[in-house]
Amino acid sequence: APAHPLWPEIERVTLEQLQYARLGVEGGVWQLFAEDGEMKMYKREEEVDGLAVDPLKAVHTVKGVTGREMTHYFFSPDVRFEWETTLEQMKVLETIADDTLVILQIHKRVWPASQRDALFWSHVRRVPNDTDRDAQDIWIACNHSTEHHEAPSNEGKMVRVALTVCLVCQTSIEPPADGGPVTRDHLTCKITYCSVVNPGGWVPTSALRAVYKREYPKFLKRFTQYVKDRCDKQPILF
Ligand SMILES: CCCc1ccc(-c2ccc(S(=O)(=O)CCO)cc2)cc1[C@H]1C[C@H]1c1ccccn1
Repeated sequence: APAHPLWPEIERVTLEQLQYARLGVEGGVWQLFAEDGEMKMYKREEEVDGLAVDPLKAVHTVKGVTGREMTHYFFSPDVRFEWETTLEQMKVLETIADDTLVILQIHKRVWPASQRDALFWSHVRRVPNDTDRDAQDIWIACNHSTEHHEAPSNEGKMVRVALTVCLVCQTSIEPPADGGPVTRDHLTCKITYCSVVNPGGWVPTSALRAVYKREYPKFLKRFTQYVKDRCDKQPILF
C-alpha cells in the first residue's frame, strides 16, 4: 500500500463505509423520502449543533452496467462536470495514486445556503466478494473530507462542508440460456449510495431538508443515467 500519511485513514474509512452500506436500510430507523422506479432514497433526521446533518442512504438497481464502470465514472474527476450539476469549480490538489486523489470542489450557491466548498480525498477499489464466491467482486468509491496544505484558505469567503460519501456496487450476471456471449442485457448493478454532509455553517433546517429532497434524487438519477449512456455499445469492463 502506498506510504502516504492519509493511507491508514483511507483504508479504515473505505472499509467502514463498505460495511455501513452493506447494512442496507434495516432497523426501521430509515425514512423513505423519495422513490423513482428502482431508486429508493432514505434519510435519518439528525441535528449536530443545531445543524441538520441528515444521513442519506439510496438503493438503486441499474441494468446494463458493471460496478467497476459505475464507480469509475463516479471517481473520475475528468467527467464530473458532465453529471454533477451543483458543481461550480473543481481542482485535483494531489494525486496520491491512480485510484486515490485529493479534490477541492466549489459548489453552486443553493438558496438559502451561502456558497460552500468541499475538500476531500477520493478513493476507488475492488473488494473481493467474501460471502458469495461465484458472485462478482464488489466495487466501492469513497469520498471523505480531509485537510490539505494546498487548499486555499478561502479567508472566510466560503463555508466548508464536511462530508463522507460512498458508492457501493455489486454486479450480477444472468448468463444467456443459449450459452451465447454475455452482453450488457445480462448485467445488473445493485447500487448503495450513502452520504452524510455537515453543511459546516448554519442553514435553516427546513430549507436544507427541502434542498436535499430536491437535489439528491435528481443527482443519483442523473449520474446513473450518465453512466448507462457512456457505457452503451462500449466493451464491458468487469
Ligand atoms: C448546504 C450543503 C450544500 C451541499 C454541498 C455539497 C454536497 C455534496 C458534495 C459531494 C457529493 S459527492 O457524492 O461526493 C459527488 C461529488 O460531487 C455530494 C453532495 C451536497 C450539498 C447539499 C446541497 C445538497 C446537494 C445534494 C446532492 C447534490 C448536490 N447538493
